[in-house]
Amino acid sequence: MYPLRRNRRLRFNHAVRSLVRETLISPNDFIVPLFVVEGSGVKEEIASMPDYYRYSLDLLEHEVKSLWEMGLKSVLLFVKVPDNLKDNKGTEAINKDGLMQQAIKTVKNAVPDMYVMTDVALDPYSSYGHDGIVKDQYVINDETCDVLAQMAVSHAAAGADMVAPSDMMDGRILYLREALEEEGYKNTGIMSYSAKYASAFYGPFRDALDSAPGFGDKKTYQMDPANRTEAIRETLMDIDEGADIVMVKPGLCYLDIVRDLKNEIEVPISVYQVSGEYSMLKAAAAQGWLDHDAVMMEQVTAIKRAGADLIASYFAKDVVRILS
Ligand SMILES: NCC(=O)CCC(=O)O
Ligand SMILES: [Mg+2]
Repeated sequence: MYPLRRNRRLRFNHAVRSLVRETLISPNDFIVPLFVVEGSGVKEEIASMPDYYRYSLDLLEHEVKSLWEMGLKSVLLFVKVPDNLKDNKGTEAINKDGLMQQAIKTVKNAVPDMYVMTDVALDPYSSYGHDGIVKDQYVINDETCDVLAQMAVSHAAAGADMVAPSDMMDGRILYLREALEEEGYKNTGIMSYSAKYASAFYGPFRDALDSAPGFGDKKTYQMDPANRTEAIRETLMDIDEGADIVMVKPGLCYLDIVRDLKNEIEVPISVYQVSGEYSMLKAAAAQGWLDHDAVMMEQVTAIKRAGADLIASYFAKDVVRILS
């Protein structure tokens, strides 16, 4: 008796495998995170993120032009704020001439069609390194939401297409949506970090922005990695409040959550493949322990297969190089 189904027939060669491939990766899948610093002529490598850089505004301009030429159409901006501009109120976060606001204008001037997303959270601006206003060692929710809403409006005023609140305060999507509508930014979108876990994979990112918490951790606002149904609850609430895109973060360890959401909701889902995921592979590849490109493609394919519509990834340029 021969096997009733020879599934290997559809794996026989490259051509047939590509005919039946279910998950395709393209430059359209990616959002490129970019780190911006003060100064000029600065392109500095982040120590714990090999081959990833912080750019001053002049070099940011070159970088976004080159991203656009590669077919990458969306960036997510983060700024590294000098210590002397940090406080417990987010003053610099809402400065209309602040580094973020300038970075938005720089990108839009360089490549007007680039879709510009911006990080909305107080940690880079906070003297405590927390995502909101701190009182008695606790991040206070509603007062933080007020500042986040002003921050979102100031990003929209500078030209941002979409704001991306990453703070995990309760109710902040509604605060942002109302503020944007009231100020006339009806077409400014919101990508909510709706299921953001209190993860140890963010370490290198905090080096990149010098934004590590000065006391404690972020477990009173980011989600417990042990929780699954809570991610659905969080995400459904953010959709009700007006999120256009929702997010699961980090990526690889949380693909069960991505699939749960995909089965449950109809708005686009983004996944943030975070700094620790990037650095782990860079480090292993540098040792010769893993094949960088093969593992990277396998990872982004797995993220998309799980149900991601978009991937924010430090690998975006590397992936596009492989694709072309
Ligand atoms: N709010 C953005 C992040 O926290 C990024 C984390 C990472 O890349 O590790
Ligand atoms: Mg929430």
